[in-house]
Amino acid sequence: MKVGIIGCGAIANIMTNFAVEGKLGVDLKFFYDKDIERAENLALQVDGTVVLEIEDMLDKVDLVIEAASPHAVGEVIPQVLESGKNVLIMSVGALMDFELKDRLEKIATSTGAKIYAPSGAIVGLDGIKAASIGKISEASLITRKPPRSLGIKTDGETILYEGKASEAVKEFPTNINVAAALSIACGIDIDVKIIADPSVDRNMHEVHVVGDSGEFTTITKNVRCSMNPKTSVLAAYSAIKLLRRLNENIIVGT
Ligand SMILES: NC(=O)C1=CN([C@@H]2O[C@H](COP(=O)(O)OP(=O)(O)OC[C@H]3O[C@@H](n4cnc5c(N)ncnc54)[C@H](O)[C@@H]3O)[C@@H](O)[C@H]2O)C=CC1
Ligand SMILES: O=C([O-])CC(=O)C(=O)O
Repeated sequence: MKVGIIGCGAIANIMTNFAVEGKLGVDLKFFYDKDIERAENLALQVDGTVVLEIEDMLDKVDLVIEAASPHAVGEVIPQVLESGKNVLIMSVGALMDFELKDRLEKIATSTGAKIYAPSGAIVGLDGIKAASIGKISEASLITRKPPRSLGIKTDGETILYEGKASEAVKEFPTNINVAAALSIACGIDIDVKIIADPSVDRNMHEVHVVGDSGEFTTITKNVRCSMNPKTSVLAAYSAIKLLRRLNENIIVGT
């Protein structure tokens, strides 16, 4: 399967390293970034091609990975889906704009394209998807990151946000995509708290869900990407696992 990527930052770097080792599960060949040097650096590593416009890769790929920004989802994903190509979206926060989500779903339905959104930087999405078959009555996320990950300086623990996921993704568009994935999986606008905590060196996400099937809490303590401390390594790995799964014959996990 031939693949192109939009956004050549931290996540794309990890994916490209796997591609270099032949461990990505797909053939990563096309690179697009508004910063062309970033695209060139990655393309060089896999003998790939830099494109200056998205359409330049569309007739040559089966799937396009978005690893750029929530804004990029509205900007470029409609045309990818219109061409009938599948997409893997990392900036899931963009899908909390329900008009955009509906529009993308309608295009995908009409062209037969698929929209994949990996679990990203959290664990427990499998259980939540199962629980959503019944009724989920409560779902919350507490995200705790080192202040540097959140782009601030503080000496003490500071609550930066408390409210619904739909607002969190607007205020912290590149830090809380996980809240969108959880909300979409639960089918409710979940409760979110974002804390800057100088005493931690991991990006941490605590998820609590209550439903008619029971109750569970998951805690993820993520190693941060060296290239972008906002982003957890697990987010890139979740996308790589999803890509590999496209070719697997036995699927374990919901
Ligand atoms: N689903 C999840 O759990 C997670 C999602 N993310 C999201 O994934 C995306 C990528 O993350 P990183 O690789 O850490 O970001 P990054 O900031 O390291 O790299 C993003 C790259 O995309 C490029 N870019 C941004 N907007 C663009 C556009 N409109 N067109 C073309 N290129 C564009 C930038 O120049 C940069 O090179 C971000 O939106 C981030 O918030 C990050 C972590 C977890
Ligand atoms: O990588 C993480 O820990 C979470 C993150 O930035 C996001 O959800 O946007």
